[in-house]
Amino acid sequence: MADMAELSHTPAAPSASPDTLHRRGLMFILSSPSGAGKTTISNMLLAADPAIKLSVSATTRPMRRGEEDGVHYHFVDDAEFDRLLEEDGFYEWAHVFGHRYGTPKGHIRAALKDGQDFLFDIDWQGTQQLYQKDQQDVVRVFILPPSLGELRRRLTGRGTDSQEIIDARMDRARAEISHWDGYDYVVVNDDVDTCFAKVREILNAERMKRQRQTGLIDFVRDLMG
Ligand SMILES: Nc1ncnc2c1ncn2[C@@H]1O[C@H](COP(=O)(O)OP(=O)(O)OP(=O)(O)O)[C@@H](O)[C@H]1O
Ligand SMILES: Nc1nc2c(ncn2[C@@H]2O[C@H](COP(=O)(O)O)[C@@H](O)[C@H]2O)c(=O)[nH]1
Repeated sequence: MADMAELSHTPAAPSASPDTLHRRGLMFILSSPSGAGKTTISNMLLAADPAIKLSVSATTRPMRRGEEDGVHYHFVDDAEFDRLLEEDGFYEWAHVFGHRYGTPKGHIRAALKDGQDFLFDIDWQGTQQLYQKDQQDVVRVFILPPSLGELRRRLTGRGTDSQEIIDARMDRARAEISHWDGYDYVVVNDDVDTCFAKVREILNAERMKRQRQTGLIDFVRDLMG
């Protein structure tokens, strides 16, 4: 049993407790040359981790087989994209492979404050725009293919694009890879499970970063007495 001398030194109950610790959500960006596997890794992440939500982009490109409007993209025509642009409805947008793609503003900012994490499957132009707007919340991950030969095999094997489109995407691959150093992390997608495990580790480590923890200063102050 503790004696009276010990009890008299027991610190007052802290007003900040582990329950008062919250964190801001983060904007987790996956980019890669087309076909390197970011959609595959994104889908694995979304299936494994219900705490992260996909930011569904708007695009003027035609829907592919297996895609669903509102799930994979908001498929819009040029007039609708123009309308969204006019009303300042995008966080970022870019021309990619002859079509326009953009991240709708929606409720992202308010949800980040409430701790919601978002996953972005966007290109390097969009990544730069998001980073310029919101450095503290953005985590940038670039996925590389193991080789350009394997990249072509994946684009062909996917079976969603014509030879002409595959050639255009291969032509762009080098230019896209040249932006690798604008990212916080670079992961090679050779074996898909290994790549996914690495991406998941990055996400989990980033969630624990000190600067994302609101209430931490008060908690530490109370802890120290
Ligand atoms: N590690 C891997 N090994 C073999 N095949 C893979 C691997 N990762 C992905 N793939 C396959 O490669 C193809 C392209 O992958 P995915 O569609 O995910 O690429 P992407 O980077 O999202 O392309 P895009 O930018 O055009 O949407 C798919 O058929 C996918 O199943
Ligand atoms: N800057 C943005 N890029 C985007 C967005 N949504 C998707 N993308 C990128 O476009 C290419 C092609 O995608 P695909 O689905 O047609 O193969 C790919 O690099 C995507 O990451 C966006 O909202 N903004």
